[in-house]
Amino acid sequence: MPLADAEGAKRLAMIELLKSRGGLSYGQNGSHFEPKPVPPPLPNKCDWEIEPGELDFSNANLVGKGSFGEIVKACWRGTPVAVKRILPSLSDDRLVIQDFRHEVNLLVKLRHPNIVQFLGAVTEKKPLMLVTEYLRGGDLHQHLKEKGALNPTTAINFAMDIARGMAYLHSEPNVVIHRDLKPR
Ligand SMILES: Nc1ncnc2c1ncn2[C@@H]1O[C@H](COP(=O)(O)OP(=O)(O)OP(=O)(O)O)[C@@H](O)[C@H]1O
Repeated sequence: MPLADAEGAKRLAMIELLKSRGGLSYGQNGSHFEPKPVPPPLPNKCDWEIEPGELDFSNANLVGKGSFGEIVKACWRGTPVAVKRILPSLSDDRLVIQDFRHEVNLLVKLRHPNIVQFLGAVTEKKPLMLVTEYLRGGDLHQHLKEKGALNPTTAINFAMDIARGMAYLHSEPNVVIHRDLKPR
């Protein structure tokens, strides 16, 4: 926990700042901030397999590029969503398909306010697609480029959000090591 770290290092100004932003130490009042766990969707394919026809790309726009696909903003059941679509040139690549299925199998088990929410996937037809909530704020890298350095309070809020997401990933029963945490 950031506050515990600040206390350990006796960084008084940081301790005050974190406390004023609602930071709690381990064991303080018997608890620290821990979002109430909500069970993720059942890991049963029929719950989350998306029929590609349900995805509306009529006003779609490209929002990013990943290692094996592009991320497009589209609409699903009336909601803006981010669709990670495997590039057609890679859609027969066994390793890419394996990575994609691995990501789906992982994401389907996760639910936390600081982890992008998995909504469903197209795994039975090509192109393979991963559908998540759409984050309209863009990525941190873009934010820093456009707006410059964060003020300390915002930096702490962002750091605490990231730490909460990471703490969730590291907690039982789904222990996930991210290995690629970055601002974009
Ligand atoms: N849910 C989302 N909402 C809005 N934008 C997104 C979303 N997911 C990804 N993006 C945009 O697309 C970019 C690339 O996405 P992401 O990092 O998830 O791809 P990736 O496949 O994991 O990349 P890599 O494998 O190369 O690390 C992000 O930096 C972000 O700008």
